[in-house]
Amino acid sequence: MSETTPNDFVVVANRLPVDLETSSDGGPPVWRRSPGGLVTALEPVLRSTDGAWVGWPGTADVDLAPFTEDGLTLHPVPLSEDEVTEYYEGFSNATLWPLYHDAVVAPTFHRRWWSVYERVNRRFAEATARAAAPGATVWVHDYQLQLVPAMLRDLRPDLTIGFFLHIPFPPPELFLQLPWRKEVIGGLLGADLVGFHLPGGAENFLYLARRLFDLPAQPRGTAGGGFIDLGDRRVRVGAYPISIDSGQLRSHSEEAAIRLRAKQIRSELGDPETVLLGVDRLDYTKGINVRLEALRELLTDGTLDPEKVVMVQLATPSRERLSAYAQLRDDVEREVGRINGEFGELGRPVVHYLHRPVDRDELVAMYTGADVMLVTPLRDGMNLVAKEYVACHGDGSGSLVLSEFAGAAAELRRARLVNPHDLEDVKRAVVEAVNEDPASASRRMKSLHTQVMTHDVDRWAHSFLGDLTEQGRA
Ligand SMILES: O=P(O)(O)OC[C@H]1O[C@H](O[C@H]2O[C@H](CO)[C@@H](O)[C@H](O)[C@H]2O)[C@H](O)[C@@H](O)[C@@H]1O
Ligand SMILES: Nc1ccn([C@@H]2O[C@H](COP(=O)(O)OP(=O)(O)O)[C@@H](O)[C@H]2O)c(=O)n1
Repeated sequence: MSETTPNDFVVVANRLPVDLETSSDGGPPVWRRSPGGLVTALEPVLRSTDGAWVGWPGTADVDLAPFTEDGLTLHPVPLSEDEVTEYYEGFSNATLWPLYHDAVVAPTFHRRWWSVYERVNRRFAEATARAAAPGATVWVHDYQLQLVPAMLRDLRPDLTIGFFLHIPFPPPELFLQLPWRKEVIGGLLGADLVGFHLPGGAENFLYLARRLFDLPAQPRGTAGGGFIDLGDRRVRVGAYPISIDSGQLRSHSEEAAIRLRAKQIRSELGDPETVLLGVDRLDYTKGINVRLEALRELLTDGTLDPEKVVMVQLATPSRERLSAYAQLRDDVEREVGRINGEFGELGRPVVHYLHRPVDRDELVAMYTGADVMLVTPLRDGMNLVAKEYVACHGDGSGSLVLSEFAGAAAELRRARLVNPHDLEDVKRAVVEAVNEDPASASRRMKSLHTQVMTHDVDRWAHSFLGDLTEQGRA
């Protein structure tokens, strides 16, 4: 660890790339990799740019000075226990998260949560203002920090500020439910560039900004993008689909130790003919029960044979104190128990379910060894898991069943696309994936692999930061 100096490039996100975990047995706290795709995608970008990262260390009431660890400069922003409840679990994950994901669970609106969200956003803006060198570029991330761009511009007009939203930006009729809709759009308009995964998100934002701030319509740009003229400045808006470090993951999946472990895993599962895999944070947007129900019905009607098919479902614990997440856990675990109770044998369950984080090597071995990857979210900003699976199948093996409502479906057109609200459609896709002729499956996977290899996270970051630099100079 060492003292830090202001940086020319600063990433700001709710979480640092590592969480400080306190142990229940009184041992010393340890840093662990934070959950979720935002960290997966941004960590390699920050390493290659030598920047600083401003974020919460994942535990309440931890106040640490900025420090450098494992080559990354980290600026921890403290949150009290009440702020974790009202800003993180409350406004971020019980108001914005469900509202922005098609309200698949009803969003809750509380004035108190909003005021804490404002207060915490101001704290992030102030920490960023301290971390950024004169004229620096700052990249703010995600729905937890939508007020930071405008707050930061007030504090530091010398900075170039980009904002990227990792989750869907909802259609106007949903967004307009938000009592603080004008404040949120005003916060985002503090950025020089506002980015979304998909053109649809950019279009929704352009429409809402013009409507709520009574701005004149302007000609559309390409791919849903465009500009908003504020008189003294211009905000650029665009679509930038995020990705993964594809080359690194492909090489990782080709290591002899990973290949060996993939074979061992299949053998530990009883060498079934087909291994189905699901990998998610345990979140109600991910459609985990959709795929479990599809599997149960296919076993019930005899289409799939429980002696030949095994499913592995990895579920990283997430936002566990929120009731919708606790309910989801009960529902998923009941469904897993029901399938195993009806179709498993002693020592041979049909569904192997792990509710815990899994080591990266083990995860890559599972991706590599699985025959069919099931990605069935009801709504998802991108879904990096789908891209990770494809990156591990450069040899053309494997098959991807992918929800049309994941951002990744816009690029992975040759996956078996399904409507997760239509169980028959999901069942049909699973059966086709299990029975597909190997030559045709291989052509499909190789084309998906080429897409993921040529559109990696480096390309995403360069595309966004290139446009941001251009915009900052304009
Ligand atoms: O920080 P948590 O509350 O534990 O949640 C983890 C992250 O979940 C979300 O990830 C999103 O970003 C991915 C990368 O762009 C994208 O592929 C995925 O579709 C999104 O759901 C959230 O947006 C992050 O802020 C969280 O850190
Ligand atoms: N058990 C698990 C599940 C997911 N993950 C990782 O968590 C990330 C999930 O990203 P994502 O974009 O699919 O979804 P979110 O969780 O960000 O919504 C991927 O990089 C996965 O490899 C993991 O490391 N272990």
